[in-house]
Amino acid sequence: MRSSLFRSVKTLTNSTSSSHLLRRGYGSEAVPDRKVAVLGAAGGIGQPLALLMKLNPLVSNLALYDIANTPGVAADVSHINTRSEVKGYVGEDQLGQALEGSDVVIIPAGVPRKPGMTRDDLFNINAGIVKGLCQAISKYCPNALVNMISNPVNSTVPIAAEVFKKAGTYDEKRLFGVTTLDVVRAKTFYAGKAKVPVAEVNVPVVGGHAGITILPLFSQATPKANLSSEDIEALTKRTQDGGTEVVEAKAGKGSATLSMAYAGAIFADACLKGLNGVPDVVECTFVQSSVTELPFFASKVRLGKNGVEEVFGLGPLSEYESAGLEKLKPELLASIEKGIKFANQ
Ligand SMILES: NC(=O)C1=CN([C@@H]2O[C@H](COP(=O)(O)OP(=O)(O)OC[C@H]3O[C@@H](n4cnc5c(N)ncnc54)[C@H](O)[C@@H]3O)[C@@H](O)[C@H]2O)C=CC1
Ligand SMILES: O=C([O-])CC(=O)C(=O)O
Repeated sequence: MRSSLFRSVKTLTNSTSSSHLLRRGYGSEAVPDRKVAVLGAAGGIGQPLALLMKLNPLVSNLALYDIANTPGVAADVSHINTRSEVKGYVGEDQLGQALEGSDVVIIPAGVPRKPGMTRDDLFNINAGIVKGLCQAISKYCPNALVNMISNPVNSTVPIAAEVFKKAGTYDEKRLFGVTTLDVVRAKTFYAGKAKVPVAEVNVPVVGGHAGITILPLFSQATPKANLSSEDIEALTKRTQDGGTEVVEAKAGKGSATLSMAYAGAIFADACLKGLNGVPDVVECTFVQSSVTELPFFASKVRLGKNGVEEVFGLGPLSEYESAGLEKLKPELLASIEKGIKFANQ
């Protein structure tokens, strides 16, 4: 996606008759209108994500919702001369309008970590925020693809599923925990260590999105490199602790926002491409799954016109990865069950 995003941005900036080109999007075919809503759009992730979605020619309408400050963000982003029409919505009274007609809803609403906290420490605040937003989604845009960024993803996705089940709108093909940042990090760290061009790197990352539940499969990384087991362990640990690395560097001023916005934009773009019928769109994401005995699990997923088209298995694992997989299961299951229990209280 990275190359196509920048190809399209280049197309936009080089174009003099931009409206015609913009409607044509990535290829030579006209692209359908697509509405994307960002909930939490005035936040650290929300603002750069709003910018990146404004640059995406697959988007025709961009709804920016938050409990505060969205009028300014929307006014700012709306001046960018790209295809989409931008509207800001502020406060719960305007949530329905923000959501109505959305094809993709991206949720980076909620509090971020401070040093010393785990993602699970965010549960008490973010679980309620996500629950409320998902209730509104089931009412105003039950068919949208939901991209859950709010942490702890291992619990917020099961919360969303339960809310949708209660409302009778649950479709497991349309709910995604965004784990793309783990893949982005794994690719960057692997490229650095293996001394291969980062743009060519692919690394699946499976499991969940917290600590040891993040399991990068470096044995499947391409281009192949002859890394020692110490190198693989160090890369694995760095990928698992990538979020904490940023939290500590920001020293109380939040967690990853810019790299997350980039990752969120990649994943939303993949969802839009899938909806538009682009073939072979594959991303790692945390979805309802039968790949393991856990009800939700991140693995490679093919995206299509209805959301999830196919959930891929894990492929061959190294001994180190197999051990990591067994180790992560109890923690991931506990986080999933915590979410389910909360939603049904
Ligand atoms: N999935 C992932 O890989 C990642 C997830 N995150 C998570 O994303 C979330 C957001 O992080 P930041 O943007 O840095 O936080 P932030 O505090 O900068 O922004 C959050 C925004 O959510 C808004 N908000 C709060 N309650 C809301 C509600 N009921 N409806 C709509 N908006 C609401 C706030 O007003 C604020 O603008 C955190 O939970 C963080 O842990 C962060 C990085 C990576
Ligand atoms: O670490 C955090 O709290 C934010 C996050 O999920 C990440 O950066 O991967």
